[in-house]
Amino acid sequence: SGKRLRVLVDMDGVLADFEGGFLKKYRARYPDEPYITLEDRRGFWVSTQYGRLRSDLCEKAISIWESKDFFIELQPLPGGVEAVKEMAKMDNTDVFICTSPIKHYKHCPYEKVILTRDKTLISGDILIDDKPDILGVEAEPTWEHILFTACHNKHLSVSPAQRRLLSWSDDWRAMLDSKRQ
Ligand SMILES: Cc1cn([C@H]2C=C[C@@H](COP(=O)(O)O)O2)c(=O)[nH]c1=O
Repeated sequence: SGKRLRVLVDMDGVLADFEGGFLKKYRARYPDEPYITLEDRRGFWVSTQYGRLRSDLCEKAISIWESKDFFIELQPLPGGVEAVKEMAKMDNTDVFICTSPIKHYKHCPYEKVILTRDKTLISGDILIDDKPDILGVEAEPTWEHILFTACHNKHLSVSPAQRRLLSWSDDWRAMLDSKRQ
């Protein structure tokens, strides 16, 4: 009766291509404004980097993902939905999509979506998330945060203890198995 493994998977930047979708819609809406290429993205907060480029671009950036249908129209990142479906079928494994309060997939194929502003409150064994710092009221969350590599964090030097999942082509099954009892 081995303990069931609980996997929490972030949505934006892990299953949905937030960065690509943002840049496409930003350039379409503001064709004459300066923009930041995906290669030049640094830091999780798109709004912050655009604000540094020019102060008014911060709110212009925010207006993109606050616009109707932004999230629903995001493209999936390669292999993400397939990986989550496979996890859901694994013995002794529960998987939940864990995302911050935003409009999420209208056609979300899973009823198991946890919406929270504070992921430290959610208990689990693994959290796969592209945000480098997952902070909240709980100083010692139950999960191990596996950093999902994204354009904005690929150049970030993280502590050796912090494991990275380079993409869904990386060996996520071995990551899960390393947490099983
Ligand atoms: C990049 C970025 C994202 N967001 C919002 C929009 C979607 C959510 C994603 O939060 P997550 O669940 O990935 O931690 O944060 C922002 O509010 N500002 C930003 O600069």
